[in-house]
Amino acid sequence: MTRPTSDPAPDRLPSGSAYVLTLDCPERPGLVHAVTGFLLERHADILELKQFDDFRAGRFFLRVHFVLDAAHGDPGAAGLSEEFASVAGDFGGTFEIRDADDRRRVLIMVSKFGHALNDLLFRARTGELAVDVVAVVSNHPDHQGLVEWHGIPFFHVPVTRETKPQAEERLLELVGQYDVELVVLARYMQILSDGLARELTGRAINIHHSFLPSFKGAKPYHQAYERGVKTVGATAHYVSSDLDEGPIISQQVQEVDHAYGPEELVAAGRDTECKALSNAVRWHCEGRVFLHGNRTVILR
Ligand SMILES: Nc1nc2c(c(=O)[nH]1)N[C@@H](CN(C=O)c1ccc(C(=O)N[C@@H](CCC(=O)O)C(=O)O)cc1)CN2
Repeated sequence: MTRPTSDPAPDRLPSGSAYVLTLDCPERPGLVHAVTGFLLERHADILELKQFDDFRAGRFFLRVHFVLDAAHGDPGAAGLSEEFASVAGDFGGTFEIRDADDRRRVLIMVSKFGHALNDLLFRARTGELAVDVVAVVSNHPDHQGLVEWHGIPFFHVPVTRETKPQAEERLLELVGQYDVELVVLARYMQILSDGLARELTGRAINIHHSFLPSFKGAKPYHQAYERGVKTVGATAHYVSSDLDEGPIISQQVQEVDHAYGPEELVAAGRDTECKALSNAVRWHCEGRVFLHGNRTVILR
């Protein structure tokens, strides 16, 4: 049984405001000391600290979840960021300090296959995914009823080769209007233009229904059937302009055998798609995923 990777439940946290500090910078001695010293000076209670030193690439990644006791002063995330900037000034990387209870605003995109959408909506509704699904966009009307049952705005934005630019413009309008922090392609079966993929770099996650890099592109389960695979899988990855080549975040697999036809492979793969995608969304929204070239570092 693996330990749950989510942050401690709020009812078990020490009193005070909780924050998450993430740091991504060139590797060198003393970084952990500098960060924990900064926190100790502020009487912070560290709940979880994860780090990865990529000595091959000379890169360092850190995520620390901590609580501040108001009795010792609590400048808030903005104040802490201002104060930490003087510490991180010579690290040469990037950092972020967020309120740990901050819920990321998520827009989900879907086409006809609704299992991943349904799974995300259920996990968000039950609180397992601490996110706010603020809108759903689809090039088909099939899932409007489900989405509106959840009380979430549904936007039918049809796409043809000729109307794709206007459709993508509408998507970006909605991203701005709803202050979206993460776009999730939950089996959205349209290829985003290079421009849109670039615009959404690091803030759009796709679920591809194969264990990449095998079977990229359309109909991966049919490709897998023709290849006679004994395992199917799913890959959640950041969207890039190179189809299904974006940095991988989470993968899941499921054993199959010779008796599975294409439709049985499709059915066997659904749960792997849902698990891989919900893991990726959770880890991204908890600030656990760091882009590292065309790979990711996941501190979980
Ligand atoms: N720029 C990107 N766009 C998308 C990516 C990506 O990685 N980069 N992932 C895909 C999802 N996908 C597989 O996971 C996928 C979706 C669609 C197609 C495809 O050939 N679509 C056709 C139209 C199909 C249809 O109308 O039913 C097309 O767009 O011409 C391949 C793979 C999401 N987008």
